[in-house]
Amino acid sequence: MITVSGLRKTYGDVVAVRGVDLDVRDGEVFGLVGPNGAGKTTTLKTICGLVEPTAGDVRVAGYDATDPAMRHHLGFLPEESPLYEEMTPRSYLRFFADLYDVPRETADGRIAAALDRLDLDVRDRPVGDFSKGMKRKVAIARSLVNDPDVLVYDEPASGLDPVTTKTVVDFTRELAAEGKTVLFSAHDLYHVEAVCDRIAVMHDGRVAAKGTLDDIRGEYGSVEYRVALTRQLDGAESVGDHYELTVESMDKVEALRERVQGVGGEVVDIRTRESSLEDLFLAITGESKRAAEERTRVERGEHELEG
Ligand SMILES: Nc1ncnc2c1ncn2[C@@H]1O[C@H](COP(=O)(O)OP(=O)(O)OP(=O)(O)O)[C@@H](O)[C@H]1O
Repeated sequence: MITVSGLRKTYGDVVAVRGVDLDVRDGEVFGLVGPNGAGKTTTLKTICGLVEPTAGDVRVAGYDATDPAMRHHLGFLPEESPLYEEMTPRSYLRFFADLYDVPRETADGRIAAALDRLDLDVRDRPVGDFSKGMKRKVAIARSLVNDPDVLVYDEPASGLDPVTTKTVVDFTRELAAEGKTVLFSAHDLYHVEAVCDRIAVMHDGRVAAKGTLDDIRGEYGSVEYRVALTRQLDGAESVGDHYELTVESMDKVEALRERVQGVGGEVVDIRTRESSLEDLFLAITGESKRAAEERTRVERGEHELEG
């Protein structure tokens, strides 16, 4: 549904995106995560046809992203969504539906359905009086007035309270279940973990890792084993009536078992702990940062000098 190949975008001397490839499939929720300045917003805006690529190819729903006909298949939620403050949600959303030539009756049905599902009851007061969460809901409803196949949401849940965040995150999942393709960027990794089929981790204008969370865990993650023992061993922590130690492999668990049996004890419990998305994110961006530093050194010719 969305394919991005060799995307590069520069602003003068600033390289915002330096060679990104993405492939977002029909009906999936795809998360773009990465630290500030990684190039997420630039990538999303290029996909929406709002920023022209310096190089590379971007296709959405079978159209080149710069083709105006593509807009009919797309709903975009920008990171900051300034609304017309004096308009009510209903008049504001009707205004956008008119821009897409959606017949009034169809538009009113879609607007009411979206606001119902987002739990926004206040529809006839000026948007300027609304809280941040209510405004975000209106902006999300706006992304749906043309009934698009593809939704591109830039930080949809950032800065919202937990209840509104949950509404927005659950709604995103429902949209995908109804067959829409959702690409979104996020800082809060917990939401990404809860809602995404696949993710791409961006760093320094590149995709540093991509796949399902399980794929990424397999590549960058680690498992730790927390072992409970009946006898004290060097380094073990006393916990209630037993002792605990953390090791990084099953071989080490077996070595502990032999040691504790040697002093007349036994292993009574083993619990595993997988890397959280937070751990993975730090591992990936740390590795990507080292690779970027290495590239810079090579570009500066330090590599040859050292050799
Ligand atoms: N219009 C612009 N002019 C100049 N530089 C820009 C412009 N837009 C983005 N950049 C730069 O490109 C880089 C990538 O920015 P981008 O906004 O795409 O990152 P991001 O991952 O979305 O970050 P954030 O999470 O902070 O929004 C940054 O260094 C940014 O300063």
